Amino acid sequence: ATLHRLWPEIEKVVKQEVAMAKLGVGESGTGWQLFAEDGEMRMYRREEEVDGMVVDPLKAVHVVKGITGRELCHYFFNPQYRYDWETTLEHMNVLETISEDTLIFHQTHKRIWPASQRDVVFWSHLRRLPNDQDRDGPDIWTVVNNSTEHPDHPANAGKCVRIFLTVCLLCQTRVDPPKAGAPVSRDDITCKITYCSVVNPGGWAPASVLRAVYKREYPKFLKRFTAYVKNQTKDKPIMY
Ligand SMILES: CCCCCc1ccc(-c2ccc(S(=O)(=O)CCO)cc2)cc1CCc1ccccn1
Repeated sequence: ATLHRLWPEIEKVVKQEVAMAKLGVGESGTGWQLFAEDGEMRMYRREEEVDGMVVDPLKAVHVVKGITGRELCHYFFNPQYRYDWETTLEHMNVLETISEDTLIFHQTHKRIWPASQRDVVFWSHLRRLPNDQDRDGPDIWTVVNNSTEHPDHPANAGKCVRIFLTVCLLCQTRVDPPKAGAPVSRDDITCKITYCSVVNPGGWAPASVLRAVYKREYPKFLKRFTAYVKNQTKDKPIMY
């Protein structure tokens, strides 16, 4: 995939997004506003507008037991599972398989009244990263999704308003050593998840509608997705 036209952009965006995801939400002064909490899940946003449109950056942090970062990224990246966990998805299509870890998607999302229906074209890249905190710990895994153009789906050519997004799912796994001699079980595994997204809704949509949609949909998405991966992996060997 290093020879593909998108490779330089993918390298640049993945490095930027991973660096951003690793930054904590810091003290409350850094502009991140906690807007949803559920158990270990904390969702933050910054209120930002571009040309009068809400483009609030979102950062969610979550800690889940019993699954690894590789397993989370596997179920997030692979198209065959997406309809199982992405509730707002109406249609998904893989436009191009650049390599086994890089795909280009077209997706239409269900219309959310009163806004018009949205679609998105993005490249999606799955990447394993060395664990810079704990050298002999499991690797860090990430999936970065970033809007791109594709000749088969020009923006705003059909009924949907094209949205533009950058998304990063970053997963750091920790294994707490079991009693001497005992094999590692899923009870010994914890995964720290950081999910960052910036979505430009494309055409105009009322700020109140957009903020209500995100407040409702993002917590639902992260809870549903992590529960889905726990259920899919509970009786399978651990994938690190
Ligand atoms: C008037 C509504 C306009 C925006 C609607 C919108 C925008 C973006 C997206 C979305 C969000 C996450 C991704 S992803 O992380 O890449 C995973 C692959 O699907 C891709 C698309 C979706 C939706 C529809 C509503 C909505 C908002 C959040 C979360 C879920 N659904």
